[in-house]
Amino acid sequence: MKVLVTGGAGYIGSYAVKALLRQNHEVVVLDNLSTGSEEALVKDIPFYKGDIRDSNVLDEIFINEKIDLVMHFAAKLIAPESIQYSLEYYDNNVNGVNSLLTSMKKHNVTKIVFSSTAAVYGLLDKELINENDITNCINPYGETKLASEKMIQWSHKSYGLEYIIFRYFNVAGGKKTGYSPLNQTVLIPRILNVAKGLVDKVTIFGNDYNTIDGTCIRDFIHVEDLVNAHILAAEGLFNGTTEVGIYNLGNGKGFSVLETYETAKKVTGINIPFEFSERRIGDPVKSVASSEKAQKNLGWKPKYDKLEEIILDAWENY
Ligand SMILES: NC(=O)c1ccc[n+]([C@@H]2O[C@H](COP(=O)([O-])OP(=O)(O)OC[C@H]3O[C@@H](n4cnc5c(N)ncnc54)[C@H](O)[C@@H]3O)[C@@H](O)[C@H]2O)c1
Ligand SMILES: O=c1ccn([C@@H]2O[C@H](COP(=O)(O)OP(=O)(O)O[C@H]3O[C@H](CO)[C@@H](O)[C@H](O)[C@H]3O)[C@@H](O)[C@H]2O)c(=O)[nH]1
Repeated sequence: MKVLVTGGAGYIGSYAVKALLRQNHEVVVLDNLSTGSEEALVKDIPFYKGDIRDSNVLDEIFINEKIDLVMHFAAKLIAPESIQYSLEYYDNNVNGVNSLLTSMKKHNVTKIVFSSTAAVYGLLDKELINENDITNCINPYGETKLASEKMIQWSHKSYGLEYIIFRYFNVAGGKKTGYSPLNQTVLIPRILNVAKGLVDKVTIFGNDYNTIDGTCIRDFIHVEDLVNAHILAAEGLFNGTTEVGIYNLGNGKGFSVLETYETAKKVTGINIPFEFSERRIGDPVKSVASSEKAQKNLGWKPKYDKLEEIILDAWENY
């Protein structure tokens, strides 16, 4: 199978590229390097530096490369930033998907695996979120992914596009490529920045939520487990053994921000200072996945099911 990986110079996309190559698939990467980096690119595979909104570069790729399936990772993805820059998020993420699907249709490329997010659920007060739960986004980032999901689903009805949409929960572990450590916005790398001595203390945003210790709850999934689900989905679509649909990807266990911080202290053996501050705008209180559907329909099983292992792996790859 020949796969176009958009966003293949980013954190998750670069893991997907390596996982596809390990399974002997051919890979082509398209990335504008806005947050991705050249160091994350695998050498000796075709790389197109360009933007998913540029139909010329898409034409060039689909004509030159004879792509069977697209794994679409390229996006802007920082929830609080999306509140400040909503139009830029809509342009990059929604116009980007429109441009990609239009070009796929033009060149008769009929299969896509799409990166969506738990952010589409927004404020849902549930132990475990499943794919049929209502979507209630509380930030533009989630809205752009929900709009993209809908565009993909309508393209299935209109033109027979075959798709798997994955709603990732909080992806962690491995090496965070692209961003310099101090530009990281997500929790685990920011805690590790303090353990490394680059930053004085961890700031925990909000300790007055209605949770066990007042801090938000998240479900962390290792990046290798996540990309393995993509391989299963892509191969299933290619072989015609997997039905189109939406799938959550998470570990099904919620950890509070404070528990995550305590676990990082234990794993690194370093006494990491922290402070509480105001809530961060656009943060859902609780986000924990039921991934039963992916386990049942795709035969997927995460290998890293302990937070300690995920943080240790991030620490060892820091
Ligand atoms: N990291 C997470 O916890 C998480 C959780 C849920 C969903 N996701 C989704 O996973 C995908 C990958 O995220 P990531 O963590 O690897 O982020 P990342 O920023 O490391 O990777 C995104 C890549 O896409 C590229 N890109 C962005 N806009 C582009 C455009 N218009 N044209 C071409 N390339 C473009 C960037 O240069 C970068 O290499 C995103 O779609 C994101 O929404 C990530
Ligand atoms: O320095 C920090 C960083 C984060 N947090 C808190 O930690 C939790 C998790 O935040 P973060 O790691 O930034 O992740 P999310 O905002 O949950 O979003 C991530 O996970 C989503 C899926 O759940 C993805 O869609 C997003 O792209 C990805 O950034 C939130 O309560 C934050 O307020 C802190 O307290 N201090």
